[in-house]
Amino acid sequence: MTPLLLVLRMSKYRLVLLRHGEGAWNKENRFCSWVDQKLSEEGVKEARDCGRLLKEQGYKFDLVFTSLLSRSIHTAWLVLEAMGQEWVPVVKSWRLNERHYGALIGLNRAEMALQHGEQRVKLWRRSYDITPPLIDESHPYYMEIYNDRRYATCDVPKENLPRAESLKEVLDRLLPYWNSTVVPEILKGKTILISGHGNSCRAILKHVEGVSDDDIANVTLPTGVPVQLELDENLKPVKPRQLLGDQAKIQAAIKKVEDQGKAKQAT
Ligand SMILES: O=C(OP(=O)(O)O)[C@H](O)COP(=O)(O)O
Repeated sequence: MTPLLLVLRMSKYRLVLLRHGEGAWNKENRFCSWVDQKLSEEGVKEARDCGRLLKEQGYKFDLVFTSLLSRSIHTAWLVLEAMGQEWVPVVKSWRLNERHYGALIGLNRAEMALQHGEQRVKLWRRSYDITPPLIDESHPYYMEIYNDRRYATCDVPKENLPRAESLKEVLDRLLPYWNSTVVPEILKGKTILISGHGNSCRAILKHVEGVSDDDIANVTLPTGVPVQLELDENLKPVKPRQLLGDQAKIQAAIKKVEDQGKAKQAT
């Protein structure tokens, strides 16, 4: 068998995961999570650039999945527009929402690091099974989140929606959707874009790549950078994930996200 045929046989499906473009609270270094902040100007640009890059790479999407949060939906729209593929169906689910950061929602990461220490903030942000403190009715964003009409459309009653999640708990709520809805479409041979969030995409990576509980702490995704996965017929990766784009810029963007947890007085 020629090497080319070998590659063709092994890499059967391509899937793109994308953390949405920069949102207003990414810029302000606040835990955003289930608060429906919009894309910043920079985030709009990142999403358009991402669409142009995917077009250059020859991508033709058949289906796009998003969360119920505007920043993931707008990113999908902007990507498809930049590719001239606006007609492609977009399917939305709360199960692709960002991780629920509980009582940390709205707080500034650098200030939290000053108060609680950088190590504690790193554990809250990147550990696999530590759940942040739960949100309750006294939280300034509680009503805004749970009174939102979109959460009356979910496949679980509103009372059963999360009040805070570890990455493990994100995977627990995401996996049934992945298996019942996303996987069958991949297996039909559809080229799929998942326009999600930092931690919903990390949960998918953990599952698909079999990343260990410890190693997932070292996976950080920058905004607006497509992650290309090439999978075999059993949906196992045939090569390491590829973050598409200028590699020096991507490394700098990853460092910037990691540094958001360094102790600093908010300005
Ligand atoms: O809303 C968030 O992620 P998102 O910008 O991917 O939607 C989280 O606040 C990300 O925070 P983290 O990078 O500290 O996990």
